[in-house]
Amino acid sequence: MLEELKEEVCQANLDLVKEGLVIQTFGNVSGIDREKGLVVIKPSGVSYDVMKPEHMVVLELASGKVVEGNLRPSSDTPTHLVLYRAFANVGGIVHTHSLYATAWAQAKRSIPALGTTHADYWHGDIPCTRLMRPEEIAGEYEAKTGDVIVETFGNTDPMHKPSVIVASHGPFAWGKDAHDAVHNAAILEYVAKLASLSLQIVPSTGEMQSELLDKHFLRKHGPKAYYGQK
Ligand SMILES: O=C(CO)[C@@H](O)[C@H](O)COP(=O)(O)O
Repeated sequence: MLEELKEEVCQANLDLVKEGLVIQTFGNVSGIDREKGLVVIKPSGVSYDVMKPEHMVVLELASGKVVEGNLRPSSDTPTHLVLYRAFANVGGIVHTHSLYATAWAQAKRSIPALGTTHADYWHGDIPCTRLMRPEEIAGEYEAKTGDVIVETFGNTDPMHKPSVIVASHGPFAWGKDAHDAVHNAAILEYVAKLASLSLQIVPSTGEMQSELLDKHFLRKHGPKAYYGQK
């Protein structure tokens, strides 16, 4: 079942190592077949050295029930499911503990838009969630993590800001498919590092001009008509 998606999701997980976004068994990538209503995700705790497409776990989006795979799905699966249910255009999701993005998570700060590298991907800051309440942590923690991310986005189009910083935890990123989500997770790490360095050089560095932010984001992601405008 879903052999092509399993290969794609497995490769995307292996790409996390290649991109230097994970160590040990940290992190996870999933992909979705919207027509079939099925999600493919990496198994929990399996070393990337031995990970193969046949190890991927297939679940129903609606119920979260495992429909194929002998291994336990990633511990962050309920977070991925909540995001797929809320963000209809998302086709792939990544969670990492990449160094700089996780440092921003531990600092509990959104990453401000400081330059065009950032603006080519995010239309504004990369938001940090609120802290989770004790009862959310004690209850269905992973699903509640998804709820807090959805709450943070409100009416913001998740494709205009393809990642989030979960306070005291780490980043989640997404894209049109699993490969695109890993790409966005890698750019997020680069942008998180750039912001850290800029603020180290000048701690009072302010956000970039809104005109420059719009120009860089919209020329790549805006309506085609934008290209004709002055
Ligand atoms: O968020 C975390 C740890 O805080 C995860 O990234 C795990 O480290 C990966 O768990 P599995 O996907 O292997 O269950």
